[in-house]
Amino acid sequence: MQSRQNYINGQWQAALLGQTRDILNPANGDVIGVVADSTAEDTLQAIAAAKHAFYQQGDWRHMSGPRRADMLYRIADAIRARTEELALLDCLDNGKPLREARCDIEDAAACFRYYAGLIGKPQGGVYEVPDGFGPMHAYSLHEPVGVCGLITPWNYPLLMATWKLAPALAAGNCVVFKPSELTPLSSVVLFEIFHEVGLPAGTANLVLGSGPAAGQPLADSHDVDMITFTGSTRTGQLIARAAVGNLKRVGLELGGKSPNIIFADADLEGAVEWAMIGVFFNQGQVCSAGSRILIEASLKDRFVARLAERANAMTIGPGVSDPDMGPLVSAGQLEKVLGFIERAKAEGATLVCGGQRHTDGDCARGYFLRPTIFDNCRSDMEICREEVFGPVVAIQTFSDEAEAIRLANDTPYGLAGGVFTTDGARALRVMKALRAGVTWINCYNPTFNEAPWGGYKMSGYGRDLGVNGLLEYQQVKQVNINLQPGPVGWYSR
Ligand SMILES: NC(=O)c1ccc[n+]([C@@H]2O[C@H](COP(=O)([O-])OP(=O)(O)OC[C@H]3O[C@@H](n4cnc5c(N)ncnc54)[C@H](O)[C@@H]3O)[C@@H](O)[C@H]2O)c1
Ligand SMILES: N=C(N)NCCCC=O
Ligand code: NA
Repeated sequence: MQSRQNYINGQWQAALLGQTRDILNPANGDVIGVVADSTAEDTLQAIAAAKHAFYQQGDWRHMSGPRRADMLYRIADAIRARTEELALLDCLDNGKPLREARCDIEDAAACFRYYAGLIGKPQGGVYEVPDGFGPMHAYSLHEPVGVCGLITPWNYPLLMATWKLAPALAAGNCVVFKPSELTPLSSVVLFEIFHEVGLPAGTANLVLGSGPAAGQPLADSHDVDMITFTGSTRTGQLIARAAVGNLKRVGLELGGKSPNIIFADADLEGAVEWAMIGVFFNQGQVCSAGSRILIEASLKDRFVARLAERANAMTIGPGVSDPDMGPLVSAGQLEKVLGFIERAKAEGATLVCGGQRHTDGDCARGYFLRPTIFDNCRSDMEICREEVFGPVVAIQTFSDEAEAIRLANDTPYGLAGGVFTTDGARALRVMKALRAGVTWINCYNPTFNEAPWGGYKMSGYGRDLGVNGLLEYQQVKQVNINLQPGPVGWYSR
């Protein structure tokens, strides 16, 4: 099998120490690719290339916004033209159902289009200022931050890459990108596309490898002006600490333990289906997963019975067979999630359905887990506090709005949350009371390139997507202009 390589300074190259890593299909454990397994040497070379491209060459940075936009539109078109290939790669590499993978690729293409459009819109501002030293005028100018390190997780391989690459490139930065070592295959295709459309050498560099070996140097390096990371809270803390060395800008999109609040007046069938989309989509490996269902006590029995009935009816199989759920991403992730399940049982949560591997038919060798529901959970249980990142939901009840809000916010995380009710004013009150960055009313999990995405509290800081997502990758320069050049007489009293 030909090994996929790093892309540094416009060239494909093997890892400098020659190491490679097997990439596995989680549906059966088969090797589906071999990629470069980089070390700090590779990352440092990529940083040097990006630094040279940004500070010496400057052709991307100084290219006009509309010309950069042209390039991003061509990238979007190329992604769209290769949708089936990219969807299949993410499906095989991550395990997700094919129809979900196709949505990811369409979203990724749309994200490049969105930032191509945004970079041509008015930016900055013009300010009327008091005449301090005579008549003056001020404006602000948006400029790229410089060399950006981008690190992403495995749950949405191409989409998480795009959420960072599209705005970073639109803004005129030069980047070093390190995808998750578990799911790098679609990123390699994305960089083939970058090469084909003719991004200047060194503008976008790809380094494949593990977090500690290939990712950490991006956080440590004093030649990196910004690091942006999506992944676990623990790794985010390591990155924030390392970034202190040169006070590089940091963007962190981290984990969550998000509440999905359902009032008794909600449409039952709708709430059940959205709750499933909330916590079983992508096998529950979604940072915003509605993994704590808070339900009004009077609706609980009916809701849980219906949720379990529908969860038990979900089809499970390899992502390519387009089931309702595919396998978890890796043997390690399966083991981790099974550990949470065992400890939830030991702490006294009631297992309503699932809780075990699914090994029927062609699933015997894969990392499949049945959708799992725990009832009678308490806020002090691990299953209500820690992010599981699997198809596992914890159910708690509340008796009034105040208790629902208190339980919802009783978490160190603050990424997301949902509320289901037919009382419009209550929906808005509860949504406003949530200490979370992404919220849903009478739905759960859909998100759009146009709107900012990110967390409160230990779910991180900064925002991906929307206008905010572009600002992340820009410095703002204040420009003060003297409208009457010449001496002001300050020292000639
Ligand atoms: N908030 C969001 O937008 C969002 C989106 C997707 C996933 N997530 C979170 O991601 C986590 C799951 O992903 P994961 O298991 O890949 O997370 P992870 O933190 O283990 O890894 C994420 C990335 O960081 C790299 N990494 C690991 N250690 C590193 C280090 N010391 N220095 C630099 N890079 C390092 C990994 O190689 C990978 O590329 C979950 O906690 C989930 O909530 C958050
Ligand atoms: N609905 C979508 N695409 N969600 C992406 C969530 C990314 C975080 O895991
Ligand atoms: Na994989």
